[in-house]
Order: sequence, then C-alpha cells, then structure tokens
Amino acid sequence: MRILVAMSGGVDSSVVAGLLREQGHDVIGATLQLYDHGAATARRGACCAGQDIHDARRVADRLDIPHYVLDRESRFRDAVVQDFADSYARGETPIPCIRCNQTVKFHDLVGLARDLGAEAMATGHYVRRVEGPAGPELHRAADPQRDQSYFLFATTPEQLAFSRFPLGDYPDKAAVRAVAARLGLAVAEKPDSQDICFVPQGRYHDVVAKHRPDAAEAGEIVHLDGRVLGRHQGIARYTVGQGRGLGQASRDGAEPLYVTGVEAGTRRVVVGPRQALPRAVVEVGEMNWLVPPPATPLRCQVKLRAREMPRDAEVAWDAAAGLLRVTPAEVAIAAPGQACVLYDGDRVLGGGFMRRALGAVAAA
Ligand SMILES: Nc1ncnc2c1ncn2[C@@H]1O[C@H](COP(=O)(O)OP(=O)(O)OP(=O)(O)O)[C@@H](O)[C@H]1O
Repeated sequence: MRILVAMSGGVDSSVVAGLLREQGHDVIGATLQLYDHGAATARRGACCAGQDIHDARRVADRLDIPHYVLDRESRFRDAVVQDFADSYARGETPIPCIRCNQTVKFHDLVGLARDLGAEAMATGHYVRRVEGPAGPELHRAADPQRDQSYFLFATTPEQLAFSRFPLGDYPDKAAVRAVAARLGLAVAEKPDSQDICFVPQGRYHDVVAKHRPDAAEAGEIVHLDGRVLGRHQGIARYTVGQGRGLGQASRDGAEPLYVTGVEAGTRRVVVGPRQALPRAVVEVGEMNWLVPPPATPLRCQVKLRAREMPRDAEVAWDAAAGLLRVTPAEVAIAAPGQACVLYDGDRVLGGGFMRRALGAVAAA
C-alpha cells in the first residue's frame, strides 16, 4: 500500500521507512521543518532543524523513496512555541510535544498523506495500535522505558485509524539500531533527541522570556501561611511539586518545602510542606476520548506526568461541562498544564490537560 512516513531524520523514523520499504510498500517520506536554531542547527538531537532534514533526505535517497519537506515554522511558532510561553505565563507547566503532535504533526502530515493518495501514515513513535472489536485502539509500547503513549493521547480516533506505529512491539532501542545498521542507514548510531527540540541547551526560560517577558519578572515566594520567605526570578521557573531552586525558601526550620501553587496574577510562588501538596481531585479539560466517554464514575489508571507509571484512580466525566474529575487513590502531584492520561492496563482510554487541583487536603 502507499504509506507516508513522518521522517524526523532520527534513527526511529528512518527504520520505519526502511522496514516498510523492505516489506514492499509504496513509501513516501515527509519531514516538517519546524524550527531553525540558526547557528545552533548542528546541535545534536534538535528534532526539526537543518541537519535533521538533511539526514532524512539522505535516508530517503538511500531507500530510493520520494521525500517532501514542508515548511511549518510559522505554524509551529504560533501553535507550539507561543502556547508554551503563554502556558508558563498562566502559572502552568506545559508539554509542547503533545501540542506539536496535536496541532502540527498529525494534523498536517495526515492531510499531506491523503493529498498524495496514501492509505496510511507511519511514525517512529513507541506505541502500539491494536485492532480491537470496535476499531483501532492505542496501547502502550512493549518497551516501558520508551513508551510514548502519554504524548499521543490527543490523537483523534480518525488519526489513529490512519496511523501505523511499526516500532511499538520492539523490545528496546538496541533492536531498532540493529535494524538501521542492517539496512545500511547512516543514522544507525545517531544519538537520541533530547528534551524539547526548540529549546537550545535546555534553557527553556530564555525561550519563555523572549515570548512572554511577564513570566520572567521577579516576584515573591510565599509560605501557605502567608509569610514571605524570599524572591524568585520568574514564575516560569516553578512547577507544582518542585523542591529545588527555592533558595532560602527551600526549608522552614528542618522541614523541606515544595511549590504548592503558582499564582500568575500576583506573580507569587506559594510553598508549603510536602503534605500540603494538592492531591485530592484534579480537574482535567480538553479531553480527547479514544473510547465512548463513561456515563458513570470509572475506576482506571491515570498518568499525571510523563515519567511515572500509571496509578489507580477514579474518574468522573461531566459531559455538560466538558470536564473530567480525577481522584487518585494515593497522593499524587498534579501540575496544571501537564497531561492526565487514562489507561485500562496497556490501553489508552483518553486524556486531557490538568487545569487545577481541587480541594487540596493535607495528607493524614
Ligand atoms: N520534524 C518532523 N517531521 C516529520 N516527522 C517527525 C518530525 N519530528 C518527529 N517526527 C515523527 O514523530 C516521531 C516521534 O518523534 P520524537 O521527536 O518523539 O522522536 P525522535 O527521537 O525524534 O524519533 P526519531 O528517532 O525518528 O528522530 C518520529 O519518529 C517521526 O516519525
């Protein structure tokens, strides 16, 4: 079949293109030009800059497949980079990779694939697409270390039906690199991409300050009981649950303190003891359901941050308000702006973005 492969210039998507070609499919490669670091384009692991486009083209040449490059820089700047800065300015902690998948990658590449007469689009994401009785389901990858299902919850059912993820069953990255070497792909040893592609050297607050100077203005660090404990250099540096970077506000006597809230309006960072971290009920908006939304409260597992295993919770869907209320079974740190993804075992049921923790209570 004719299939479009989303090629980032990295080893994963290169292997996907190679495997599908080897299987005899009519493969077309496509790379989105998303961000140009200027002088930093040679930086390792910038997923969408000049060197990577060059690498993708070389792989396409080697595989003898057509390769398209789409300039999506301005769209990426508006929908992903500006959204990233705006989210910090609201006192949240955003996940730009999800926004990129949602607003640029899947949206534009599925559109291109259809325009080119392809029947499907493949990516190098580590997730599994399983044919279920009611249609395709999204499942966690076989390799738990690489699983990217948390970042793909916003894939619509239609996009999922059109997508293929050939690496989801691979046991680990070494196996993928071995395929790249076998296929003679020059990217076989290319390092994994790191962090956020448009943030050079992890200096994310520089990016935020450029787009939203207000998020980089100094303010007070205040204890929950009202005492001013210190000052900070911009709310964008703080996330609910954070215990580092608080300077003299990091302890109250012997007791370590954590960020319990970030107030955009007053530019205050609020800190308190661990047991004061919001944990009771989390309100989740912008839900994308990959199953019929449950009419009654549902017990399932949820993941509230990228690097944690799913945990037990009860979720209640308020269809009229378009909000999900999530009650984790145990203490859970919920940072507004991060995703809340629902699982039934390995299967993704849906997900959304956390707005706020409701009814914060002190742990017993
Ligand atoms: N700029 C891009 N253009 C087209 N597709 C992309 C681009 N960036 C990422 N993708 C697709 O999304 C997948 C996941 O991207 P992600 O950034 O998570 O992984 P990666 O480490 O860059 O993967 P890879 O090893 O393929 O580079 C890639 O395998 C690829 O299919």
